[in-house]
Formats: sequence, structure tokens, C-alpha cells
Amino acid sequence: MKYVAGLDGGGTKTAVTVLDENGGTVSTFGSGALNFNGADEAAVLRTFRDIFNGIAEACGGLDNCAQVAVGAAGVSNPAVTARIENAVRHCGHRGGLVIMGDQEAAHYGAHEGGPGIILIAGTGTICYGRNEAGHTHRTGGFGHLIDDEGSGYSIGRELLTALVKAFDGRAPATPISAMVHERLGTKTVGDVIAFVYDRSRSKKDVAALAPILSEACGLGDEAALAIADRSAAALVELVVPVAAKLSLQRGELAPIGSVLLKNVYVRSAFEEKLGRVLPELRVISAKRDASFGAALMALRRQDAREGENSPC
Ligand SMILES: Nc1ncnc2c1ncn2[C@@H]1O[C@H](COP(=O)(O)OP(=O)(O)OP(=O)(O)O)[C@@H](O)[C@H]1O
Repeated sequence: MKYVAGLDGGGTKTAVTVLDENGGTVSTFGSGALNFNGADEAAVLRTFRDIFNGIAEACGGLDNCAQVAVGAAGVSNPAVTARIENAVRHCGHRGGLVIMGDQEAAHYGAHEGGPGIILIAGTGTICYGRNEAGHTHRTGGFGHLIDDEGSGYSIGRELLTALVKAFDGRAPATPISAMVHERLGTKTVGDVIAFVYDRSRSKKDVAALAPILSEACGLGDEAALAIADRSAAALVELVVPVAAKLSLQRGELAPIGSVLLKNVYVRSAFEEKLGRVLPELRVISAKRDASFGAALMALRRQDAREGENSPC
């Protein structure tokens, strides 16, 4: 019996799925972050070792794992793929290895290997589609400094903007101000500015404010509802060219990530706007997660390999 494994390597954690040769799930488990930009080599290696120990346990030995697929951010950089390959081989995996972008793994899972579009709106945003012919297109995901509108980061930033505008009189008072102060443990605008420009803070700290938007929208606050509306519009903007370039206007779109899955105001504004421009695109729930997607990709690769090697 041969097994395959799929990894969804993220900046905060890695999810792993091990499948048997019939596509049945044998094991799912989590491990540490696989962050190739910034994290030290030793930490990445430790995580890989932990992951491959888990795979070996699930497969009754690493030699029973015929194929591994790794989905991770930054793999368009050859240095990153080389690091992943080195680490995987260092851990003793001798079978096949597929390395792909994290959005490809998420897509493969969401549509179970079939055609369609995914729209990820978490800390960042990215839209990615693949059609029946295997053509792909991606929009967004170019980073929070110049892109990623509609993301958790951009919502957090807009909440902070709402606070300073209400403070200096450019906009009416909003309950967002008190909510942001409560979340940050701050009292004055000066404290908030100190938080924003503290070098030890990252985009994740700003993105962590985004859940406030649901609360403020729930109070019917105009500023909050406008942020939800702008975010929804930016997310629709990501989908339109992907659907057009891949002729997927009548296909399926799976939203992924907390902004669209947890914020009902952004979600309903998004679906309403999307329905106006792409009325035949169906919004579905992702069928599987990205680690399952990676494992499925590994299984198909293994089946193709065995097909090539079979005598008839
Ligand atoms: N109720 C909410 N309304 C709006 N945004 C939210 C809400 N809850 C969470 N978020 C945003 O979603 C972000 C987390 O996204 P997610 O859970 O999809 O994982 P992630 O892996 O951190 O994101 P990414 O895939 O971009 O790295 C939070 O940082 C926050 O900005």
C-alpha cells in the first residue's frame, strides 16, 4: 500500500494531509510555520523534520510515502523551491516531490482538482482560477504596501483611518474609535500612532483589528458600512478579470479566508455586487482545504507516474 502526503505551508502554521492510494484520508495534523522569507534555516528544518516524522508514522515508514506535494508562498523564487527540496530530501523522503504555490493547493482543494476560481481574503488577498484547458490566471496578492485591497490588513488600516478622521473632524464621530482603542489598549490618537509606527509591529497587527468591522457594521455605523462596501467592491474587482481571461463566467467561485467567511456584511455586499457583473458565476463553499488539495495533487501525480510505468 502506497501513500501520498500534502502540505499547506503557511506563515503561522502548516497543515498536513496523508491519503491512501484510493484517496481516503489516513491522517491530518498540524505543524509549525514554513516561512521562507525571514525565518532562519534551522527553524524551517525543524518544522520539516516534525512534519516528516508525522508522515512516517501515518504511512508506517517514510518509504511507504510515494509522493509529497508542498504548497507554499514564494515558490516563484527558485531559491525558495531549492530550500524546500533540500529540506524534504534532508528529512529522508525519496519519493516524488511536487512544489506549488499556496494558491494552487487551495484551488486544488476547493474545487477537488476541477476548474473554477478561488478568492482568498484573509490577512492578504489573491484571486486564482484554472479552467478545463488547464490555463490559469491570478489577480492581486502583490503585498499590503501597494495592493491587497479588501484584505484584513486593508480593513484594519481603514479602521485606523476612520479613527483619525473622526478625531480631527474630517468625518463624523464613529463607534469605531472606541472599539479600536479598546482592542489596542490605547487612550489617545497619539497612542494609536505610536502603535502603528512601532517597528516591532507587522501587517498582522493591523489586520488583527479587522473583526471590529463586523461589530461596527452591526451598530449600523455609516463609516463601517462604507468600509465593508469598499472591501466588497475591491474583492469583486479581483474576480472579474480572472473569470474573463479563463472564460469561467459560468463556473464556480469558492471564497476562502476569514474576511469573506466571517464578515457577513462584506460577504453579502460582495455577493450582491458580483451578481450584478457576473450573474452566472456560482458562489460555492470550498470542497476541501489546501492540504487536502496538495495531497490530491500528489495522488494524481503518482497515478500518472504509475500509468507511465505500467507494462501495457
Ligand atoms: N469578522 C471579520 N471581519 C473582517 N475581517 C476579519 C474578521 N475576522 C478575521 N478577519 C481578518 O482575517 C484575517 C485572518 O485571515 P485568515 O483566517 O483567512 O488567515 P490568514 O492565514 O492569516 O490569512 P492569509 O491567508 O492572508 O495569510 C485576520 O487577520 C483579520 O484581518
